[in-house]
Amino acid sequence: MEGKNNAAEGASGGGMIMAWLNKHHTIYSRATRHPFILSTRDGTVDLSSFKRWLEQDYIFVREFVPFVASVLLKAWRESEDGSDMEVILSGLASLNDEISWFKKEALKWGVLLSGTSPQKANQDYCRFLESLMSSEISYTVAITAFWAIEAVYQESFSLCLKHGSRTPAELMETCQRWGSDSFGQYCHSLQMIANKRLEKAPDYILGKAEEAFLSVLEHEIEFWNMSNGI
Ligand SMILES: Cc1ncc(CO)c(N)n1
Repeated sequence: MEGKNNAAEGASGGGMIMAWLNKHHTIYSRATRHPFILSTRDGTVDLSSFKRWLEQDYIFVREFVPFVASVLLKAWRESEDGSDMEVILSGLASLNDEISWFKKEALKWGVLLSGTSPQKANQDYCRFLESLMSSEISYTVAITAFWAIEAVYQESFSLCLKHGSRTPAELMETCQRWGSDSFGQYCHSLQMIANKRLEKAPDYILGKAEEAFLSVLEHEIEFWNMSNGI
């Protein structure tokens, strides 16, 4: 049970997620400091890349809605802590406003959202989301993936808001949407819920949750690559 003890020891200093962020810092950095984000921060991002990201992320967010609803359902079924549901419900509710924001932003850039189709990295990511919606997937695994998906965007776009960044003014609203402190608070709430579940999880669930965390990071990297036309 050496592995369990090590993981448990890692968990004591800030939760299992902190231990995984340390253990997987390289891939986490590739997901949260991608060239697409660094070029946005440096003001050198190619606007055609940004427009491709906008169009594809709109498709992703529409697929994200039923995924978040499935996490809410799992929370209702498996969590005795009613406050979990309220945090997840607030996340679900914000997606309503998010979809309206995408439509407005697309108009601003002359991006036609209707009639666009998901590129391969997006299709793969949405298929992964659908796999997590299965009733076979535990609430603990689903909430860990949900936290990871939101946290990658929060870390990424907050880079573009830091002092000294040269983010173009016309991209600031996008960066504030996910990079803001309030979105950061929301991500922290999700992280607390996930840690609470992981502390009590048996080894096989811990393994599946860690795999889901790593899959999210891989899909996020491919999504940024797709946005950059790679
Ligand atoms: C691809 C992707 N990952 C995460 C988020 C955050 O919700 C998003 N909008 N799109």
